[in-house]
Amino acid sequence: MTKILHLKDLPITESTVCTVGNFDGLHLGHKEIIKKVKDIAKKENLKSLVITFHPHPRKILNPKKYKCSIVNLETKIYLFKKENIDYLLIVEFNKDFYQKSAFEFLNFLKNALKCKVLIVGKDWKFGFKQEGDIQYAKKVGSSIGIKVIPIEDIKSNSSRISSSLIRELLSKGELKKVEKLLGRRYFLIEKVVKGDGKGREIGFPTINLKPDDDLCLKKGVYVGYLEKDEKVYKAVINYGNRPTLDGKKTFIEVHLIEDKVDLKTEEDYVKVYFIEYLREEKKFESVEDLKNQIKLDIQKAKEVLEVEKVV
Ligand SMILES: Cc1cc2nc3c(=O)[nH]c(=O)nc-3n(C[C@H](O)[C@H](O)[C@H](O)COP(=O)(O)O)c2cc1C
Ligand SMILES: Nc1ncnc2c1ncn2[C@@H]1O[C@H](COP(=O)(O)OP(=O)(O)O)[C@@H](O)[C@H]1O
Repeated sequence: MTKILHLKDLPITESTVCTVGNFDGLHLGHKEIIKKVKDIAKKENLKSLVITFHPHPRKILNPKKYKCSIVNLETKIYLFKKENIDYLLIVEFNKDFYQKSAFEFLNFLKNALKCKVLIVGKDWKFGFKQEGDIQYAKKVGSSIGIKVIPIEDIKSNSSRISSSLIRELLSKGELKKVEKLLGRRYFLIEKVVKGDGKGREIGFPTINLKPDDDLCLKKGVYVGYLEKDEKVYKAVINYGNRPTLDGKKTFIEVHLIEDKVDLKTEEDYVKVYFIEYLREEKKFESVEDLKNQIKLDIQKAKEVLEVEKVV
């Protein structure tokens, strides 16, 4: 069971193997780090702990350089719970925290998190203005009782797997390539919200989800699946603002092709898999034209999902 911690819950009492990062998307490079953390924790009889930031520090500290996120917080927590680490510390934006010098940061790991072993990628930078690097972490670490273990780059087709590459691919709708770097299908965990019921009027009822406004995912129509309570349903998905119906807000709308599922708005969470990008969202001349297009989308989705199973 992964316990979620916030800064207010510190210090913790048990000694840990720890790692630090944004871990946006939890890609194959990240997973290698997490695996190492868990392996060493088991061997040394320590707890495994991940420190992650939400929102991405760049979003607040350097918004011009911040682009978008691969997953929302709910999905990130879900992914870490599946990894079954002992503790996930979520650091929400906090000016004091981000102003810690590299030295103070290492002392924070030691004192508040009882970190004995620190696992990070060899390019890891940390502390105010990213002043600390691996060499510095090793030097200071050894003097305060933290063993620092750097991990070599994890690559795919000879280039380093990175969140920024995945962000770029997602924003182009290139899901096959994204899947290869994530080592899984791309999905989001989202809360069910209320739509305005027009879907029912046009004959294609939709489950509405309100995504964060900084998702990298390309807007448009997708083939996918919806999962709820371990059941999987075939779906067509529209991620956009419904220009034909003068929609203003952006939703992820999921239309189930063959089944219905009972969901409570503002309460239930669902898992939505995005399998293949079909087309851009369009402003149609009439609702009739939109309906005809959705029928074609469904036809296409059935063909795709015959071949593309959920895992
Ligand atoms: C597969 C699919 C494709 C869609 N494509 C478009 C589109 O291209 N343009 C558009 O304006 N709306 C599109 N929609 C959105 C519908 O207009 C939307 O489902 C309807 O407005 C329902 O709104 P409501 O959930 O607010 O009731 C699409 C919906 C689905 C399920
Ligand atoms: N492909 C990779 N191989 C090895 N380590 C990686 C890889 N990608 C990220 N890491 C490491 O994972 C940790 C978390 O990275 P993160 O802060 O999310 O950065 P990034 O945006 O580069 O993925 C860092 O220690 C980073 O060095």
